[in-house]
Amino acid sequence: MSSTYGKNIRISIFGQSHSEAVGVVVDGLPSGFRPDLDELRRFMDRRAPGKNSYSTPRKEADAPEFLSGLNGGVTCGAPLVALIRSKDTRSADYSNLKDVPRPGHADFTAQLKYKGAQDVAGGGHFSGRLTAPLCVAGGICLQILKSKGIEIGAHIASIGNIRDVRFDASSVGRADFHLLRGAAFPVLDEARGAQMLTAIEQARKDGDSLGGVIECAVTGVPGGLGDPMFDGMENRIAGIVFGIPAVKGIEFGSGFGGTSLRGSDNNDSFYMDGGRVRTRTNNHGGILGGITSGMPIVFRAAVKPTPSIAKEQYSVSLSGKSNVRMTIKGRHDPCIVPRAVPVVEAAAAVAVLDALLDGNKYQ
Ligand SMILES: Cc1cc2nc3c(=O)[nH]c(=O)nc-3n(C[C@H](O)[C@H](O)[C@H](O)COP(=O)(O)O)c2cc1C
Ligand SMILES: C=C(O[C@@H]1CC(C(=O)O)=C[C@@H](OP(=O)(O)O)[C@H]1O)C(=O)O
Repeated sequence: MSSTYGKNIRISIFGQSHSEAVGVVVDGLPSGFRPDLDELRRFMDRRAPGKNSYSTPRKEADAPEFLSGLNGGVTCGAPLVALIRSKDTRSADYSNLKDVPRPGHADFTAQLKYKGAQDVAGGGHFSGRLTAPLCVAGGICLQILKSKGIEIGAHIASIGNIRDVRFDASSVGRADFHLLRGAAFPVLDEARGAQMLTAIEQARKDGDSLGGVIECAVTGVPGGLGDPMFDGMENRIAGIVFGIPAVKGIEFGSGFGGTSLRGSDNNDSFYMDGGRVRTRTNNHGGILGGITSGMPIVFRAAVKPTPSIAKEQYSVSLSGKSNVRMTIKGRHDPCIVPRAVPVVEAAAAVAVLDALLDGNKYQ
């Protein structure tokens, strides 16, 4: 399984949803940095399961244990290893899923590839649980970036067909991020947020689920990061964001919407701001030719509706070679989006710090 990412910072994520622990090895972190472990816990809590009605009822503390990589609380150059133990597993809910795969989950494709050897319990290595260790790695990268004046924030841009207002891509910044980080349900327009919560609750009561979009911005990014063609900043961010289970699309700047504009509207005019070149609008989402322009990086990730729903569905029995009806047992998120917001921030942080460490751009 390819569960590693990065060139300069290499993260490797291990574990299955119901194994004793999940965790991450992070190699290449700059030495001499003291992560604020209380801040990291608050960050992890934004993702942790079991905290509210729009989350899976599975309760996990998501408390990372650091086995190595810190010396006196400071990154020491050795690979950082963090373990998150799992306690609240109920593997019996998954006993029949090797034979009758869930529509929309990875049970069927895992069977094709691993021929019965796969761990299906809790979604195994495909589970959203694996985003807990991603948040450990990304949470530390976020803190390192913040010390360099680079900040990252994300919000729920839509749930189903209810939309939040978008970031102002050219002026998004600290004030927006501060507001969102403190919010249990991170939206810019609270009235829209209330509608979204009602829609999630209705889907849950119907035994169904909802998807949505997460918008993320990175500010303070120096211009000149990234490369052309296959190693651009879009490629690098997309590579890690697609590692988040249930993410099915990503767009940068004006994205798909830009296709209905004329060039004269989609182009961002340059202007001098003091001694600095800026753009008046930010349809390019901070990236041109794979290389950062110095404007905020803005992207949106599409998250599909949770595949495991309580409603009866159609599947097949692989052993019986027959069509069957199935009802999924277990505890599932009626909507993945709210818990995935910090995960998208974490993924962006790893990608940006990794790019910052190219050449000698990190000082
Ligand atoms: C934070 C998070 C929580 C998730 N919770 C669930 C869940 O409760 N039930 C479920 O079926 N899928 C859940 N997923 C999504 C599945 O893991 C994912 O759809 C599955 O592995 C198949 O991968 P794919 O959708 O990327 O193709 C979650 C994903 C994330 C990121
Ligand atoms: C445990 C987490 O989310 C899990 C992600 C998940 C899936 O299929 O992705 C399925 C559920 O697993 P279980 O059936 O064991 O409760 C979620 O609870 C987590 O995010 O920490």
